[in-house]
Amino acid sequence: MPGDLIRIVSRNSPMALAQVERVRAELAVLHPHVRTEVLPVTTTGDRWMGDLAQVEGKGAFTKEVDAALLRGDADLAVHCMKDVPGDRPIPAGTRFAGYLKRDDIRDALVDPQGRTLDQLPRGTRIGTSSVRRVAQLAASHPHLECVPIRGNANRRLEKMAAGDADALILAVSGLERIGRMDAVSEVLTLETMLPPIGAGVLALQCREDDTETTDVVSDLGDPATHRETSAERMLLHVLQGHCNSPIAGYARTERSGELSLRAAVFTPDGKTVLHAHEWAGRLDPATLGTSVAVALLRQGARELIDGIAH
Ligand SMILES: NCc1[nH]cc(CCC(=O)O)c1CC(=O)O
Repeated sequence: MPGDLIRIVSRNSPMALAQVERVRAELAVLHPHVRTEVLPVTTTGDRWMGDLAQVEGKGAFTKEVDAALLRGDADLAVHCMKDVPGDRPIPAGTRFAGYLKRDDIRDALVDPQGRTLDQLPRGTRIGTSSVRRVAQLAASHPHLECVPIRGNANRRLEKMAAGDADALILAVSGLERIGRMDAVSEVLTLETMLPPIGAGVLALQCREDDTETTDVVSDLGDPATHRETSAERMLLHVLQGHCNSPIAGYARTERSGELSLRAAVFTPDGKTVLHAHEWAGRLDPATLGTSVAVALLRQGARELIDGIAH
């Protein structure tokens, strides 16, 4: 690869393309001589509108992007960390060169009538296919009904407008990226809706042997986001969470600089919630992730995770 051109591969959804624009803008500041090209690809996850578990789970959003990187059609892949499978290693021959500074990690309610979650009447149909969101809504608002909805965020907003759902739960960061914060009726607290592992984190993935691109893009990496992501990903790895796992959790860099990791595992009906929260102290981020995962396993997390078909 000539050192002055970086070809970036990404999903072709409006959200993914906005993510690439952020990478290009940050690169333009730090490395103004580097030119970029964008290679948008459609993934299985974008095409398939059924249950994700039937198309190899979350890898459905990353497989084609990874393949283009490994083939050498592109030099850099930009992934939502939340969509990168946690129960298997990242594709051999690739590595993460860095993680951009984390965006908002919270979920939001999108209600066309502008109500909050507490104001929604019994039977309101909330469009979400996420077991994590379904379980937490069942726990806090059992009188609401969740209906499956798939497609990228723009498509979900269209489907809601067409009557497929009365309201949606979507990530704040995603809505910011597609310029639709106007649709948000309530940003949910972390108490109501604990975010998924990797929420709001964009990962920069390179070929392992491409030290040139790795060196350039690693300058975009944010150290605090890296620590938080390391802790969260190790938690997911130890729990062997799959695409259909009701696992939530987030690591936070406290004002003291110390890392803390909070996580929960649910049954889909929200009736059982396992919870753990630990501070790193002298532990490195990955060991903190392991420790919190073990704390959840001691409470029976394995049975909850394996109890769900995937
Ligand atoms: N499942 C799709 C997806 N992957 C990442 C985000 C949000 C952005 C992020 O957390 O990086 C979204 C949309 C959503 O869940 O509302």
